[in-house]
Amino acid sequence: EKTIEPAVLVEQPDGTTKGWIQLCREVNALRSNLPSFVAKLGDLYEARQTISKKRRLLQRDHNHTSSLWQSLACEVASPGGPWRLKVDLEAPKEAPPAFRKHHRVVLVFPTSWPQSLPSIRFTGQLRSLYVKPPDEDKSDHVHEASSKLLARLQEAVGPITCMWRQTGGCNATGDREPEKDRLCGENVPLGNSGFCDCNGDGLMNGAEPGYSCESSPGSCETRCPQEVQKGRYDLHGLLSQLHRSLGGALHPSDQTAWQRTASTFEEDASTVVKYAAYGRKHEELFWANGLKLEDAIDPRIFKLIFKVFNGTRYSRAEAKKQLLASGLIKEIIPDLVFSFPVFTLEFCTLLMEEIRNFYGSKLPARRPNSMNNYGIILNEIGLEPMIFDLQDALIQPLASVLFPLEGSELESHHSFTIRYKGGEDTHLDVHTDDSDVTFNVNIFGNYTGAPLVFCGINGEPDHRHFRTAYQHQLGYAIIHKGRHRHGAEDITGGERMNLVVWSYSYNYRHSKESIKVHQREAAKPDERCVSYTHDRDFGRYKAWPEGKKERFLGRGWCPPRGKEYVAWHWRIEKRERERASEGGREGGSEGARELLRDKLFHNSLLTPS
Ligand SMILES: O=C(O)CCC(=O)C(=O)O
Ligand SMILES: [Fe+2]
Repeated sequence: EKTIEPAVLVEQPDGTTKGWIQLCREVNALRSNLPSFVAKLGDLYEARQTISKKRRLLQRDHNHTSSLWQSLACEVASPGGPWRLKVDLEAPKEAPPAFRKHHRVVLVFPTSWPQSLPSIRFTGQLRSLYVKPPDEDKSDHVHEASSKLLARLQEAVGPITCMWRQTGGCNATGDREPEKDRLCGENVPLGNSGFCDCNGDGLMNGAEPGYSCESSPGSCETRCPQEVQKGRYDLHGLLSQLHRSLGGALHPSDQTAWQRTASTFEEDASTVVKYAAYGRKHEELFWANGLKLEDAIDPRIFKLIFKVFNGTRYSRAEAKKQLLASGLIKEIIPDLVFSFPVFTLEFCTLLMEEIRNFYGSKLPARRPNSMNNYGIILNEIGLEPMIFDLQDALIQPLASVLFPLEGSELESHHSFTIRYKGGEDTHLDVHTDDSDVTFNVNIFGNYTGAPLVFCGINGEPDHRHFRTAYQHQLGYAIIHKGRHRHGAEDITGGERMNLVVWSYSYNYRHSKESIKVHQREAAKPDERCVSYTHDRDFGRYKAWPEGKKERFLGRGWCPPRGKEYVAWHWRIEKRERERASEGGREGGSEGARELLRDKLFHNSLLTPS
């Protein structure tokens, strides 16, 4: 097979096709004989979304349901690039303890593959000489390949120099005379027969030109397309190197620096290592492919996803229609919040056993977000692979159809449990998530109260307007955009535990579409939608809960200055009430009233209430 490919490469003028065929065959070859360093090999697929030079997101809506589960026949289809592949790599046996886990890597291949490297992003917890620290601004938990890694990968491939291959008998296809081969740039005098071996594989194939004694190429360099003279990557080799990079230095001169970053990672991941030593309850959850989908996922939703995403190519709109028509996925707020059964009761129990086992270890766990003190960050106890399994099987397909902008290409996640209980945290103040798509499932419930309130989308004129209150159900999930304002109200009895997965899209976070533009609030905010943690004007609308004023007054940021609701002020409200009771007397023009309101509003801003 190896000898066929160069022919295809040289013959096909269209770079997209040749790159695709090459890559697709490589993925199939890998799948049919999975190397020991690959723990989980995702599907190769055409990007559902790309990002333009001007950082705009471009959607491709024809391919949202194709090849999420299946691989395409390489020669039948020639999908447009870039192509995407997710792989979980093992770490080498000799790797330091913190590295001994499955490492998710996202590869995005350009159409110039195999001449160019794909983008390489490690999306699990990792710190190493070979990855950049996550971008603070983006906070997407993504570790891009460092320039050191790229340099090492390039070195390893090296340039293939094309060659003049000499043949006998003044015949280009005559017997080979290897001792008379010449370098690519060398001049070939008349009187020699042979061919320009552009791809360096020793064979005359594809469009490689042959010469009898009466003609000469000059030098082969002038006869071979530039791109085939350069080095070519191969997927197996690339993954094997990435695997090695997870256990130590790729080059002796990187040794010291590698050790230094590795010891920092050992500190970051110390809870994972300690918890493994203490004893995990359900070991399989800590490894890729460990989540037994048939047992863990509600069979009805499992079947539905299989039906919609594994077979017919539906448009995105059609896929969404089918999901909703099933009656299993309910639209809690049209286009914005969806709910569906997800975990079996057995799996909820199993998960709770693991969480309680961790509590039992008394190991320190960081708080999941700035507002809850009793949850656990799951990635920091080692459950990252379980969440990737869940993201692959469920969150990604659903999000790509329900939230195409934010959810077409999810790569990383921040996942945690959150607990409400009398005497501990009893609620979660209204907020937006630092996620692109949030998946939230109730895994333990023996409680009353604690509804999840939804308001509007952050930055929109109605972002502090009450939309609905959702009551969780054991094993059921809701999925919504991170930008959707929400909060959990007081629990009135018992205990509630939820698993929350914040998924991130690298594309979205790097696009203009993710830039928040606040519009002016259109109406007076609802009491249930103001936040003592985030809102500057909280006290204007709601009495401060006990102890919160001292802590949060003056610290809010939302809405940004000048974007608050302008048409409300207590003096105006009082006057309007009076006017209403006077009975229908007209009070000046709408414009004049608006002016007065603005003035009053800006005065009131100077002294936060
Ligand atoms: O308790 C809930 O259902 C909401 C949790 C939540 O919004 C969060 O953790 O970000
Ligand atoms: Fe939230």
